[in-house]
Amino acid sequence: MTWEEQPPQDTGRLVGATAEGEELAAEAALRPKDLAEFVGQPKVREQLDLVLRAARARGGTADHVLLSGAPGLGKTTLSMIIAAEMGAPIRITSGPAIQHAGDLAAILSSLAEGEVLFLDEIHRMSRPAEEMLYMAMEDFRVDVIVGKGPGATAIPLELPPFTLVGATTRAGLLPPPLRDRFGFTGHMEFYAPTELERVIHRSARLLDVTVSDGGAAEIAGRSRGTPRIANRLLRRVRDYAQVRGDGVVTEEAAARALTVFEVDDRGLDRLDRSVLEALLKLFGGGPVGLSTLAVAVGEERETVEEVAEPFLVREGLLARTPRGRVATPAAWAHLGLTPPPGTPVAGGAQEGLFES
Ligand SMILES: Nc1ncnc2c1ncn2[C@@H]1O[C@H](COP(=O)(O)OP(=O)(O)OP(=O)(O)O)[C@@H](O)[C@H]1O
Repeated sequence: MTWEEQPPQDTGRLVGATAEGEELAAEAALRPKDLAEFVGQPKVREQLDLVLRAARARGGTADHVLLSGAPGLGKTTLSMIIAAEMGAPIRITSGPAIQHAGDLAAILSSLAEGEVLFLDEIHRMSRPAEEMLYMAMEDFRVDVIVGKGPGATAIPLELPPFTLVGATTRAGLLPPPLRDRFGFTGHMEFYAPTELERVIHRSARLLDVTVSDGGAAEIAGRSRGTPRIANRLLRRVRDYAQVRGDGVVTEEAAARALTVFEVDDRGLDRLDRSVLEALLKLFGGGPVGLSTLAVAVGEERETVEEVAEPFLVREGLLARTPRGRVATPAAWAHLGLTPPPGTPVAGGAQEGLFES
């Protein structure tokens, strides 16, 4: 994927993993400020703690850090924590915002010594900017090209040492020369329900909302392993508890609220369920082609493939096979349906399953 290709966005969904606009302001208030406050990700936290402590002890700048993982797992938060732990300022930008090498040169040349540059969606940067970044990361130097054609000249520009924190949803998309220039790569995993319960309790304290353990567990179970979604569901459940209850988020209030907002007990929303329902009820569990499935649910092919399917596959409810999409036994069970006798189901030994 190049920087100009935009994947279908899942913003606007209550269980969407991306965020924009006003929600970003709401999120800022809930960000942990240091590593000790950052919940979960024990491996990344421990590794990063070592990298940062060592850099501080040397009195130098921390190595460049690459953070890979799905949206909403805390990459931006960690980059801010890196800056805070190093006592350094932070500049935030993203790959798609850097269309020309000159845009990057302007940012790099204005960095202060030791500053953290957070580059979100680094895999979507333009190629010329990416090549400029190689030299900047390695030698703290860029060549600014002045003029065009045979008269063009490269003017070398020294940069102060800085720490680049790159974030990507897929580390595999990065060209090896870029990947190799990071001193440390942290892989962010989806969060366990108990970790999300801790995120929810922490956010509830900051929002001044009372949440019972059962309430936190109920929200955590529907949050798709993602703190961003957990925080968003907490805000909606708080609204429900405030309007229809006594303001306390109990297990029952959380379950009722999320039923009103159409997020089921496994975190599936209307789109996910309509894909599954079509697959089971119209096509007997498949196999069915992606285009046919998309027409059946009245959505774009890309929306079904990139917005709904990844979570259904991750949850083991749907499989992508060479012959089409197939429901797993868990999908029938989740919708409370019985597969007709002789239905070919994915997940069994009889299917040779691999990604198409
Ligand atoms: N480990 C965590 N502990 C507590 N809160 C967290 C944690 N990780 C993320 N959050 C919260 O989840 C929200 C989203 O986190 P963040 O913006 O860092 O995600 P991201 O991975 O950078 O997402 P994107 O890829 O969309 O930029 C923030 O409000 C943040 O406070």
